[in-house]
Amino acid sequence: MNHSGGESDHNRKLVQVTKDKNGIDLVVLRNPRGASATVSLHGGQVLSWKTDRGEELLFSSSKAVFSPPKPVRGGIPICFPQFGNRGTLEQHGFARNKTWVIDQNPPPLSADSNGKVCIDLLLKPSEDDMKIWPHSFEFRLKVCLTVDGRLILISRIRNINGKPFSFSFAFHTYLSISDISEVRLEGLETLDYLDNLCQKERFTEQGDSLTFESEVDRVYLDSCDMVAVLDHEKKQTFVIRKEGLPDVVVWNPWEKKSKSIVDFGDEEYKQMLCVDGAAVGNPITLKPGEEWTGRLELSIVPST
Ligand SMILES: O=P(O)(O)OC[C@H]1O[C@H](O)[C@H](O)[C@@H](O)[C@@H]1O
Repeated sequence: MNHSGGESDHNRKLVQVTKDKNGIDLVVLRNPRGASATVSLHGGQVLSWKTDRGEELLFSSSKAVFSPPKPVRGGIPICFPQFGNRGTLEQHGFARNKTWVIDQNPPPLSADSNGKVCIDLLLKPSEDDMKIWPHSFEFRLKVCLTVDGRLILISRIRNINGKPFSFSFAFHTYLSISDISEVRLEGLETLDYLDNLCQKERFTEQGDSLTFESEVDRVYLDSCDMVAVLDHEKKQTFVIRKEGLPDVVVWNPWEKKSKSIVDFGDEEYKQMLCVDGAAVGNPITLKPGEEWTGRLELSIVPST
């Protein structure tokens, strides 16, 4: 296995493959200070990201189901090749419901492995996938934990088809927060967004920063490459950096909608906010042989 953090025994201990209670492979990354990240091969989905004090930073529903054919409610589901219902495929595309494999020999990525503990996963379309989305691709996902506890996800999608294809994409990131009334989202001021609650109509953000008092389901277009989620109660800020991902999806189902989602626990909507690095309003088109890279980096910093 290529651990990308070096081949020493020390680094091997930092990447462990175990099985969950359904027999699905889980990859646990640990940094030398004790922070960790867990990635399931079901969906290639990051399920957990913890600080060196063991504090969980990603939300997972108490009612989450961790086995196919359902995607897991929480962590960082991968929406590909379709986001939401914007196309003919199942909601959010098929990638989050597929079994990924560990990529033993990934093509190198420039300057992205030093000092990190990483795992490389691979998804290729099955014959059934090709029937509903007839485009051959290789999807490589690299998940890394840095020495200072940052979580980095890098998606590389290559067109190995004879013809161009287009797709939309999101790292559907469920952040764990103290309470939705305590958070503020900065970095989306003055941007245009598509509002899923108004038939995807386009509006312009007017506020200085976003606070939340009701359901929100928006795609902010062409955002800058950094947004921040300030959690006043935890006195902690999530910093979200992205590259190759033009849009930001913001979602919280609020009370009424969350009650109709079977794998959402009571009142749990208060403890989560999805803030995704995405290419949704700006889908990606790849010509034969071309590759697209999307990078998401999550970190936390103390705040007042
Ligand atoms: O329930 P899921 O299929 O996981 O989707 C959860 C949510 O994902 C995105 O945020 C969409 O914009 C929402 O409309 C959707 O409700």
